[in-house]
Amino acid sequence: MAEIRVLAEDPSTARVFRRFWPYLRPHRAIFAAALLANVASSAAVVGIAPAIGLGVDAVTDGDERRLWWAVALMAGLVLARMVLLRSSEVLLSAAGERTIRGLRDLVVDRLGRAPLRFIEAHRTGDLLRRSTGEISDLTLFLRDQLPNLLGFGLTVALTTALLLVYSLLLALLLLALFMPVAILVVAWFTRGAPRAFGRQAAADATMTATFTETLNAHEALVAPGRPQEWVRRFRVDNDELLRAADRTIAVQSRLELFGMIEGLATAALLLLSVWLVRAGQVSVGTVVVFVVATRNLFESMLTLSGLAGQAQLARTGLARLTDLLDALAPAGRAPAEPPAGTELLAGTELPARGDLVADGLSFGYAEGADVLRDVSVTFPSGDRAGLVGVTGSGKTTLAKLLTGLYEPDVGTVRYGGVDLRVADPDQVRARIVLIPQQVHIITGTLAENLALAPGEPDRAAMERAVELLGLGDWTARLGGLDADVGMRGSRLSAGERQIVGLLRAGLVDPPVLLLDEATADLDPDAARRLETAVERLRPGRTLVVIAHRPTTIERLPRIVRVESGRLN
Ligand SMILES: Nc1ncnc2c1ncn2[C@@H]1O[C@H](COP(=O)(O)OP(=O)(O)OP(=O)(O)O)[C@@H](O)[C@H]1O
Repeated sequence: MAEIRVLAEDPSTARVFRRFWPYLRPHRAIFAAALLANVASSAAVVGIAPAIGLGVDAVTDGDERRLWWAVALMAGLVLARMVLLRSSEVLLSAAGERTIRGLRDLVVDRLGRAPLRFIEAHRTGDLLRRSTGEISDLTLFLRDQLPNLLGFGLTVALTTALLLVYSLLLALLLLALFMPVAILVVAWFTRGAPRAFGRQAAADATMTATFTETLNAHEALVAPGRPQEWVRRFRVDNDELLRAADRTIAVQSRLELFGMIEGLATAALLLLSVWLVRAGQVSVGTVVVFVVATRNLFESMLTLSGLAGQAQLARTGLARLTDLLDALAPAGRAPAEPPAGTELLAGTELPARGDLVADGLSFGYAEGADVLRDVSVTFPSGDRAGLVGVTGSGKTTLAKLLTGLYEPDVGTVRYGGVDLRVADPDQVRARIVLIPQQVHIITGTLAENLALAPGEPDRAAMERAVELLGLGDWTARLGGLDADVGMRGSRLSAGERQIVGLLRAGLVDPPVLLLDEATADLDPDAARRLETAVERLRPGRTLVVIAHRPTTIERLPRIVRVESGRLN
C-alpha cells in the first residue's frame, strides 16, 4: 500500500478555492477583466437609487433642468449596467470554459498515468463522478453562478457604502438592527452546509458507482433471473441520496429568513424616515433613495443566499476534484523510501537487455495482510520459465510487481541493475510486457485495439506483427484488421483476447514477456494458435509464463513455484 493515497469520500472544503487557484492562474487576465466589468456594472446599479433621489428632489424643488439631468443619468446608468454585465458574463464564460477544458485534459492525463493500485483501490463510479460530474458542476458554477455571486456581493457592499454616505443615522440604524441577525443566519447556514453538501456529493458518487458496477454485472444478475437485485442494490443508495438531499434543502432554507428580515427592515425604516423628514433632518429624496437602496440591498442578499447554496455545492465538488488531482500529482508519486544504494534519479535509462531480478519483495493489498513475503527470484536475460502455484497464491501479483505495475512495499525489482521505481516509465513498458489473463478489449475494430500498444503503431507495423506471429489466417477469418470485435470485444473468446494481447506485445517487441495464461478452457484451435504465436515471439527474449495448463508446464524448462506468497 506504499505507493498510493486513497481519496477521501468527503474531503475538507477548507481553503479549497486557494488550493484550486493554480488551475485558474493561466486565465487570470480574463478573470481580472471580468471582475472589473462586474465591479463597474454593480456600481452602475447602485448609482440608480441616488439618480432617482436626485429626480425626486428636483420635482419637489420644481427644478425642471435638474430633473432632465437626473432622467439622463438614470438612462445612462441602466444602459451601462446592461453592457457591463453582459461583458462580464461573456468574459467569465470564456475563462471558465478554458479552465474546464484544461482540467478535463489534466484529469484524464493524471488518471492515465495513475498507479494501477490507485485505480483498483477506488470504485469506478466514484472516479467517474469526480472526473466528469464534478467538472460539469464547476462549469455551471463558473459560467452561470459566479458572475451573479460577484455582482450581487458587490451590490451589497456598494449599497451599504451609499447608505452610510446618504444618511449616517438611518444607515447605522439599519446596520445595528439587522446586521447581527443577518450574520447569525449566515453563520447558522455555514455551520451546517459543508457537512450536508459533502454528504450529498458522497451519496451521489456512491449511487453512480453502484450503478456502474451493477451495469457491468448485468449478465450475472439477469442470468439467474434476479433483475430485482439490481433495483434493490440501487434503491439503497438512491434512498441515502434522497435523505442527504433533504438535509441539504433544510440547511439551504435557513437562508430564507432574509425575506422576513427585509420586511421588518423596510417597516422600521419608513417609520423613522417620516419622523426625520418632519424634523427637517433629511429630504424626501433621501428617504426615496433609502427605500430603493434598502430594497436593492435585501434583494441582493436574498439572491446571494440562494447562490451561497450553489457555491457550497461547487465548493464540495471542487474539494473532491482537487483531492483527485492532488492524489495523482506527479510529486506525490515518488517512491516512499528509495532503497539504499539505488540510483535515485527518476527517469533513469534502462539497458536494452538485462536480467530481471526480484529482491526481498513483500507486498499487500491491505495494511498488515501481505500477499507476497520476502520473495527473491532472478530471470536471467533469455530465460524461459514458468510460475506455478494454486489459485490465490500470488502469481499474478508477483507478475504485476515484476512489470512495475505495482510498487513493492518492501524490496526491489531491478532490470539490468536499475530499480524499476526510478526508471523512465515509458521504457519500463517498452522492456517488460505483461499479457494479463483478461486482456482488455475496447469497442471497435481489431486495428483500433492494436493501436493501444505503446509507440503508436501504424498499419504496416500491425500487418508485420500478424505475419510474425503466424496469425494471418486467424485475422482473415475474423474479417481483417478492420473487423469489428463487438461491444468491449464480445465477439472474441478468452483465447482470442489473449491473441490480441500477444499481437500488442509483438508490436512493442519487448526483451521480457510475461504471459498470464488464461485459465478458461481454451478450445484446441485457440490454444494451438496461442502456443505458436508465443513460440514465434520468444526467440531471444526472456519469457515467463504463469502456467495453468499441464501441457504448458511440461514444455517449460524451469519452474518457479509460488506457495502462499513465498517461493520454493
Ligand atoms: N486488486 C486486489 N485487491 C485486493 N486483493 C487482491 C487483489 N488482487 C488479488 N488479490 C488477492 O491477493 C491474493 C493473490 O492473488 P493473485 O491474483 O496474485 O493470485 P494468483 O496466484 O495469480 O491466482 P490465480 O491463479 O487464480 O490467478 C488473493 O488472495 C487475492 O484475493
